[in-house]
Amino acid sequence: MGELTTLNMSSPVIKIKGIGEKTEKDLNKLGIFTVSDMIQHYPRTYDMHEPPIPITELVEGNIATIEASVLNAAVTKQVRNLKIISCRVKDYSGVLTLSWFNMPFLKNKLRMGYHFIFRGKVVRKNGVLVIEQPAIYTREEYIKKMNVLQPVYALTSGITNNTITKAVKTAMGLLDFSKDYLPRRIVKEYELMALKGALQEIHFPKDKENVAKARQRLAFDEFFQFTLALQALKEKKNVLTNQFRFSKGEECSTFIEKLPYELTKAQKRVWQEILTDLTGVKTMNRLVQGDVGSGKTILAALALLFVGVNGYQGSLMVPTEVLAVQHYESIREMFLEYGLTVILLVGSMTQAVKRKTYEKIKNHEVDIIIGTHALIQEKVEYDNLALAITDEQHRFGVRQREALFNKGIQPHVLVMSATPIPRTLAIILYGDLDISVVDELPANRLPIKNCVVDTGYRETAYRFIAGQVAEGRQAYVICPMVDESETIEAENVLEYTEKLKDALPGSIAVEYLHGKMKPKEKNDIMERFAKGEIQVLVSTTVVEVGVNVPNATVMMVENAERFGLAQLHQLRGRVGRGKYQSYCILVSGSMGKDTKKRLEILNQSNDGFYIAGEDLKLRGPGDMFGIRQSGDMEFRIGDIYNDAKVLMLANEAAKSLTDKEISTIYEENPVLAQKINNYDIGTL
Ligand SMILES: Nc1ncnc2c1ncn2[C@@H]1O[C@H](COP(=O)(O)OP(=O)(O)OP(=O)(O)O)[C@@H](O)[C@H]1O
Repeated sequence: MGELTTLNMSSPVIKIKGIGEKTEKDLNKLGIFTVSDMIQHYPRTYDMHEPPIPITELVEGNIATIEASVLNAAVTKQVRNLKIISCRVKDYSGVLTLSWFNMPFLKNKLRMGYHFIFRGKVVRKNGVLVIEQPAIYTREEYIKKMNVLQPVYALTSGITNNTITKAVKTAMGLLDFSKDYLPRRIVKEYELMALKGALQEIHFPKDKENVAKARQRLAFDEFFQFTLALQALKEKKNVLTNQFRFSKGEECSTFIEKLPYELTKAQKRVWQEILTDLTGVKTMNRLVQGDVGSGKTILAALALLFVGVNGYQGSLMVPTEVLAVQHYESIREMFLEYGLTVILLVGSMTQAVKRKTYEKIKNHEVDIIIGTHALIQEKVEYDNLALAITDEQHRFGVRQREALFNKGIQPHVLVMSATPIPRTLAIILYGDLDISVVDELPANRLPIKNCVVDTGYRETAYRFIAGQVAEGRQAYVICPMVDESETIEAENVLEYTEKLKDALPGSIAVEYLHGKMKPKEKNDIMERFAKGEIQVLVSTTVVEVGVNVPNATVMMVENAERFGLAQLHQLRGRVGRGKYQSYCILVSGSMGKDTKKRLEILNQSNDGFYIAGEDLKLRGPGDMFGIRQSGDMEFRIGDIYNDAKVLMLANEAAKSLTDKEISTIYEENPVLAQKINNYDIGTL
C-alpha cells in the first residue's frame, strides 16, 4: 500500500495510474495539473441512457439507442490502416448498418440472430444513416445503465470523457478522505453531505437528488474557503495604519462649488465617507457601488484631487484604454487650475513613451496617473502613492489590486463598481472592503424611455435617430452579434455601418468601433464622438464600460436577445447621462415568450438592482447570469445568485469558527491552507 498513500491532493496528475506524459500535457490544457484539479474537474452535465427508439426515428447527429437483432454476421474491411467491422441489424421498424473501427474481436460477438442494445452517434455515410462505434449492451446491462447518470466533462483534444472518468475514479479510490476538513459540528449543523460522498456523487451520482446535495456541499466549501480567504485578507489590511498626513482640503470644497451641477445627497454622503477614511487612523479599503451613471467618477476625481494637493501621488486604473483616455482627458482639464499634472499610461504606448512616463512617475514630476493594467507593471515605480483607485473592478483580479497596493507604501484603496449585486451578497463577497452606495441618480435625469421591437422596426428606428441628430443629439447602435470570431465581428460592424450610412441622410457622420481596431484608432473615434464630430457610432460592446458622452440620447441594440440583462443595462447606461430625454431601442431577432419576458424587465425598469433580482427569478439553476459571463466571479461550482442561500450559510459558518478551529483546519490541511492563502478572490 506504500505507493497508494503517496497520492494526495497536491500530487501531479501524472501520479494517477494510467496517466502518461502525453495525457498529462493534454490535461494541463484543461487547467488540470494536480490530483486536486482532477477531482475538481466537475462534470459539465450528466448523460442519461435513454430508452431505445425505433430505427426509423433516428436523427442525424444525435446519440441514440436502438434495440435490434443482428441480420447478418459482421464483416471486416481493411481501409488503409483501419480495420472496419460492420454489420446490419434490424428492429420492427427498419434496418440499419453499424460500424466499428479497429475492434475485430467484435466479430465473434455479433452473430446472426443475436439480440442487443446499441448506443452511439448517428451519422450520415454515403447518404444513409448509420451508427458509428456504438456501445453494445445486453438488455439486462442496459436497464441497469438506464438509471445511472453518466458524467459529461469539459474536454480538449487528446482527452476523452473516458480518460477523465477513469482518472477521477482511480484518484478517488486512492485518496485518503477519512477526515473531513470541516469541523464536525458544521457538517452537522448545516446538514452537509460528507466531503468524500459529495465528490463521489458529483462525479458518479446515484440520482439527481444526490447531485443536488453534492453540489450544495461543494458550493458550500467554495464559499466557505472564500470567506476564510477574505477574512485573512481583511486581517492583514486591518492592521495597516494610515501612513499619510493630509493638511489641506479646501481645494475639494472649491472644486465641488465650481461643478456645473450640485452633488446628489448620495454623492455628498459617500464623499464624506471617503474623506473620513483618508484622514482616519487606518488605511482605506472601500468599495463604492453605484448604478450606471450615478456619478462615481466625480468621487474618484475628488479623492485624487485631495491626495494630489497634499503632495502625494494618486492613481486610477480602468479596464479599457478607451476609458483610460476618457478619464485622463477630463481629469487633466479639471485639475489644471489646481496645479496638478496628470499623466496617461496604457499598454499601446511605444516603449520610448512608456520609459519617459515611468521616469516622470518615479521623479514625482506627475501627481495623478491614469491608465490600464499598465499601471501595475513591474517597471512602474511610484513616488509616495497615497491612493490607488480601480474603476469597474470586476474586470480585475484581487491579485492585480494587491499588486498596485504593493507599489506604494500602503496606499489607500478605493474600488468603484457599477455591478448591481444586492447588498446582502455584496457585504459577503466584498468582505475585505467597506461599502458605500451611491443610491441616487442626479436630479436632472429624465428616466430613459425604452422599447422592445422586432427587426421590422429598424427603418422607423433609423428615422428616429435621424430626428435626434437633427436636434443636435447623438446615438449608439450596437451591432448584431456574431459568435465566430472577432475578425468576423469586425467585418460585420463594417457592413452594418455601410448599410446605416445608406439609410441615414448623407449629412450624418456615421463611424464604427470594434475590438480589432488599434487602440489609437479606437481612442480617436471615441474622442471624435465625444466632441460631437461623429453623430452615430456603430459599435460592438466595446462601449459597454463607463463610456461617458452625455449628449448621446439613443442606444439601439441589435440582437438584444443575445445579451445578458446586466450587460444590456450597462449598454443602456451609456445614454441618459445628461439632461436630455434618452431612449433605448432593443431590437430582438427572435421574439419567443422567454425573450419577451426577459427584455420586458428592462422595458419596465431602469434600476440595475431590480433588474439583477428579476433576472435571477427568471433563470433556472445552472444558467449563466450576464454578470458571471463577464468574468466576475470564478467559482467552479457555486453560483452567487442561484446559490445565494448557500453563500450566506457558508459565510455564517466560516464566521462562526473559533480561532482554535481555524488553526486546526490550517494545521491539518496544509494544501488547503496554501490555497486559501493564495486565493485569487474570484476577480473581485
Ligand atoms: N450630481 C450630478 N448632477 C448632474 N450630473 C452629474 C452629477 N454627478 C455626475 N454627473 C454627470 O453624470 C454623468 C455620469 O457620471 P459618471 O460618469 O461619474 O457615472 P458613473 O457612475 O461612473 O457611471 P458608469 O458606471 O456608467 O461609468 C457625467 O457626465 C457626470 O458629469
